[in-house]
Amino acid sequence: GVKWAYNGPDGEHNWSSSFPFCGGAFQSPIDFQTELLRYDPNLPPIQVQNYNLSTNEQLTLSNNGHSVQLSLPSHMYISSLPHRYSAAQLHFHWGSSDLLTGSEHTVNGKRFAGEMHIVHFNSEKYPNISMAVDKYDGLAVLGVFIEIGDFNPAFDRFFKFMNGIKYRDQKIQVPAFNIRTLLPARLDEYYRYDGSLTTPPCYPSVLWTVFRRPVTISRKQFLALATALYASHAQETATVPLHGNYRKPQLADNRVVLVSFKD
Ligand SMILES: NS(=O)(=O)c1c(F)c(F)c(S(=O)(=O)CCO)c(N[C@H]2CCc3ccccc32)c1F
Ligand SMILES: [Zn+2]
Repeated sequence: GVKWAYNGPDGEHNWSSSFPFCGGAFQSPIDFQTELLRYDPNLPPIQVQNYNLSTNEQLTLSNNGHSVQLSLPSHMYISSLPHRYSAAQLHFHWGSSDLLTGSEHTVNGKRFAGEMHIVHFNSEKYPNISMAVDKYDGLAVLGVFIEIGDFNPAFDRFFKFMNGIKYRDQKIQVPAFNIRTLLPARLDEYYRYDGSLTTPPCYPSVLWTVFRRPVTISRKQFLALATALYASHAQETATVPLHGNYRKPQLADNRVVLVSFKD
């Protein structure tokens, strides 16, 4: 497809010339400003099913040039939304080795070290994610803020393999594990709003759920993520480091962000 980047001439300010939705409404990410938030007592805790994958399953870990992504089987799903949303993949956004702030969503302007997204598609209405990706009720993404702190053994279940996918379009098989261990303990406190893919083609097709509580990974783990990967192919002489892969906050316009927590 048409190439795009996070910096330079193909950077986010020019995405809309090749991808018109990127200049449209309902764009993500946004800044969760206190005055935009509205408490909704009817927002139920997020419930996920079949996240505890067996270790004799294998997942594809790949570098797609924009992020590191882990493929997920569609028998994993979210059961607490209006439709069943089956998992497709998870990926990350991060800063760089000297700029330890690379989350996409922000809270009153605070940017976290990174952000993980678990992308799901409405499997009640669409047969696969490619058919769902541009539909208004097509996708549901779970967002998890990442902070620097204690070492996180769950992330090491695949961080330790990243040297096998240093370059764009490289992929390897890794043993599956319990994906629930990547999520924060509390799935009852989250931000909820209607938004979009944060990368081209920026379709306004995402029901966003961003958990209030971050997870932590150690500085060493974060630096591994922020310095291990390249956006360029292995045979290219000019290497392009893969970092700072986060879109800046978009206009909320008159969107309300619902929150499942009171204070
Ligand atoms: N932040 S985000 O959650 O909006 C988001 C990404 F940030 C991102 F990088 C990707 S991607 O597939 O890794 C690369 C560009 O599509 C996707 N991938 C989605 C979008 C299109 C598509 C099609 C098939 C499988 C996954 C995806 C994504 F939904
Ligand atoms: Zn993402």
